Amino acid sequence: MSYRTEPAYRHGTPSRTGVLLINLGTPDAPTAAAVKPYLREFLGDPRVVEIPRALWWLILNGIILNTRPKKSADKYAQIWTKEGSPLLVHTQRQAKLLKGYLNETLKAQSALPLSPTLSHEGERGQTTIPPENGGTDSVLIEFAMRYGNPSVASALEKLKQQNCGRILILPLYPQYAASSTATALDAVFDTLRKMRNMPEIRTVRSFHDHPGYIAALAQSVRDNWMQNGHPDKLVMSFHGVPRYTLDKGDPYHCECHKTGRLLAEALQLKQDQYQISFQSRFGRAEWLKPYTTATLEELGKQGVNRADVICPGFVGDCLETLEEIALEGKASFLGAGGKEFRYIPCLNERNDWIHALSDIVTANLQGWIATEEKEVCAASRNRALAMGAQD
Ligand SMILES: C=CC1=C(C)c2cc3[nH]c(cc4nc(cc5[nH]c(cc1n2)c(C)c5CCC(=O)O)C(CCC(=O)O)=C4C)c(C)c3C=C
Ligand SMILES: [Fe+2]
Ligand SMILES: [Fe+2]
Repeated sequence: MSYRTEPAYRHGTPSRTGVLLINLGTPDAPTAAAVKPYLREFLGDPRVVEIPRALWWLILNGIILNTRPKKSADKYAQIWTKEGSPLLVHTQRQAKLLKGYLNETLKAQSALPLSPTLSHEGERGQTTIPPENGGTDSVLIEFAMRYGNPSVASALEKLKQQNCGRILILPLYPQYAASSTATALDAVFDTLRKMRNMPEIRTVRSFHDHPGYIAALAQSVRDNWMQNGHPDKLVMSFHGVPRYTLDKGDPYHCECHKTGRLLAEALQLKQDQYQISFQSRFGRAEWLKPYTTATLEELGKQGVNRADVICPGFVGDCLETLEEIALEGKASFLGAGGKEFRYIPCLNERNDWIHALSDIVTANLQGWIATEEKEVCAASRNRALAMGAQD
């Protein structure tokens, strides 16, 4: 392997801190032609489908990629917006809102001088540091998609070009799973492997029990119930994974159950007022149970009049929530005899969620902002000396 040539190293340039949000990814358009390469990349990932490669290659290329793209594209077409795929649109907005809120918070805490031209009161008077050292924002935020665009490699490259020497990686999955979180981190490390001048890296593993995340979920449910009244049952539906991953030690199932329990506690729900289930089963193998579709059908048959469904494992609405739950799930429940079905939207751009996200980031940046401050001050002093000031 040959390692990339890096931009020339300049002594004394303070490096910056960046945050990279990573979500799953989505096709570029709601068409079979755009869905096919996305599914090829996604389902070709050995973290996602763990069966022997040669056998899987035959099934994927011989059957799945010839049938699924068209069916998936038809589903995407039902939820696509003028701005694009909901998953991309929400992730983009979350990154933008986080950037604004986080930097305002840091500015208020005066962790760093954040004006466009950073000033430093040196021993011999005021010295001005050009914007290249900080600009208006102290912490840079980028987002990437594990599959499709913008790629993890391109987002890391963007951060490096802005001189980020410290990067916090935050996969946007509250619950850890090898098929979501670990593969997002694999993509980061695969990119770093090719770098000559690697940034310092920190990773967030999961935030399934973060108080701010749980409080935002609970408030989103309360807001909904204030407007629409209470259901007979709250179904908390999480994305499924194959059952064997639980048997092999993946903590995903436990983290989903903990999120569910904490959310129920925050809402003061009794055991019979809520139900945890798993959706999006793929293929014939057993996945985590109970399945969401079967649960909704069962509730309808049992004479439950109204079911509300929330999907706490997704922080932004996407195909899995808007099509599979809000449309298909509703049809399953009403078809089985249920009378009223309400889908409670994901956290998306809620203020309380953006604040929680900012708290998660701030907690994981501990020490880095202070490092940045020291480097900025040292650079300022060096520049002052170079301009003729005496030490
Ligand atoms: C073997 C298959 C799959 C595993 C394992 C899996 C895990 C997993 N996925 C998410 C989050 C999302 N998945 C989404 C779509 C989606 N998921 C699978 C299959 C597996 N996911 C497929 C084939 C698809 C594509 C759509 C389809 O053809 O049905 C999405 C939505 C993407 C979008 O564009 O809106 C998300 C988000 C998690 C968190 C996870 C493990 C916990
Ligand atoms: Fe999935
Ligand atoms: Fe468990």
